[in-house]
Parts: sequence; structure tokens; C-alpha cells
Amino acid sequence: MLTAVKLEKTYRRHAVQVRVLNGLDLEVQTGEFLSIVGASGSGKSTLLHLIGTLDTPDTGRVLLDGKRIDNLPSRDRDRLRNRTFGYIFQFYHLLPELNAVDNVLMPAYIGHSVLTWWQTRRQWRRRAEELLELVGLKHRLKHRPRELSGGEMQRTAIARALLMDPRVLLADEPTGNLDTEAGSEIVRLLRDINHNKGVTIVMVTHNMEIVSATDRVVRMVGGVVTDDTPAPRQSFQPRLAAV
Ligand SMILES: Nc1ncnc2c1ncn2[C@@H]1O[C@H](COP(=O)(O)OP(=O)(O)OP(=O)(O)O)[C@@H](O)[C@H]1O
Repeated sequence: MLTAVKLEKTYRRHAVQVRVLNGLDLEVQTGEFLSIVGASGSGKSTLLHLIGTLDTPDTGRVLLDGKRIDNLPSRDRDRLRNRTFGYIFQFYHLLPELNAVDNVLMPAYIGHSVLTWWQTRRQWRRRAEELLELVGLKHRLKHRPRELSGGEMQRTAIARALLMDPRVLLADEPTGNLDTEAGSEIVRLLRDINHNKGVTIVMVTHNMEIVSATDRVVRMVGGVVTDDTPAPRQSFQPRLAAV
């Protein structure tokens, strides 16, 4: 479904060139929960950004269902980012002045014309509240990010990522800023979303324990994929019944 073909990427800053991706190939199947591991600086986030059209490769292609998405006109790319992909980051990227519901609503607010937004805002608000309930935050709807714990902020970010019913979730170290227990809860939640909603998930992580919640693990070294194996399954049981 999602394919990266011979991706190359070099960052240039003044005289310094950093070659990060070196002809990387990757295929992600529909409904898969894939983790990407590798040493710090091996290019995991860069790969995630290219797959999610947040950045463009120097050469190579990214395809979704066989169609190129790395060179779309900006309007089509914006739509794809808004409707097809959901993004989850290590530091949540919530807007500090907005409460949890309004943070979750941002993709709908951004993705519609003023008129459509005005006409449909009540339905969207209800959906945002339902999603927050599903991620276990029914009692935190009006809280602002500073009034939430790290795990709760990440749950809010996950609800936001789900708002537009994306086909693919791209998660960049979603547990990197959380303690073990909160991190495990987040991964369980992602596992449930993958299971129950069939959302494809690509997750960058440093945490090998968390890898065991996923279907497949690819390791990056030197800007290419060096290992591609089924993840060793351990004790991750889905917990939420119907996310
Ligand atoms: N915008 C940028 N400009 C210049 N260099 C960059 C930029 N983004 C990343 N790099 C460099 O590219 C390399 C790969 O970065 P990337 O964030 O993809 O690695 P990573 O595997 O995700 O690392 P980590 O696990 O530490 O997050 C790093 O050496 C980094 O310094």
C-alpha cells in the first residue's frame, strides 16, 4: 500500500552535508503495524517525514496504492496530509491555549472552508469528544495541555490524529517522553486502533520492548533497511474493547 523506492536524502547546512538516506526501499502493507528501529541519527524520522509527505526526497519515490505522492501539487499534498495520514510526535505538538477538545478538532478546522466548518462544527465536536472518551479522557475534555500528564497529552494527540479517519498513522517515538507504564498504555492503545479500526501504523521507536506490540520490525543502518523481520510477540494484549 505504502511504498518507498530508492529514497535518497542529504541535508545541507552551509558547508556540511549529511547523507541520511542511501537508496532506501520499504513496503508497508495495508493494516500492518510496523516499527522502525535504528541508532540515533540513522534517519528514522527522516524516513517517516518522507513517507508522510512532510518532506521530499532528493531522488526516489513514495507511492500510495501505486500512485506517487512525493511530488504532488501542494493542494493535493495538503489534502493527503489532512485526510489520509494521522501524525503522532514525541512531544505531542498540542496548542497550549486550546483545551483537549479544541486541540483534537484542529484537523477538521484546518481541512474545511469557513462555511463548511461552521455548518458541521457540532458534529465534529461530538466526534472529538467521542474520540477523547475512547482514549480514556472523558474526564479531561476541557483541560489544557499544561493541565494534562504526558500520557494524557499523547492520548489527546492520538485522538487528534484519528479525527479525520486516516488510513495511516505515522508515529515518531510516541512513547519517547513517557515513563514505562504510560508508554505501554500508549502502545496498547495504538495496537487496539490497529486491530479494531484496521488503521495501518508505522512507528519509529528506540524501545525494543514496545516493538513486541507490532507485527514487523525494520532496522535502519547507514540510510538503508538492513533487517526486516516479524516482531517477536510478547505479552501485549489489546485492552480497550472498541476503539
Ligand atoms: N533539517 C535538517 N537539517 C540538517 N540536518 C538534519 C536535519 N534533520 C536531520 N538532520 C540530520 O540527519 C541525521 C538523521 O536525522 P533523523 O532525525 O532522521 O535520525 P533518527 O534516526 O530519527 O535519530 P533519533 O533516533 O536520534 O531521533 C542526523 O544526523 C541529523 O543531524
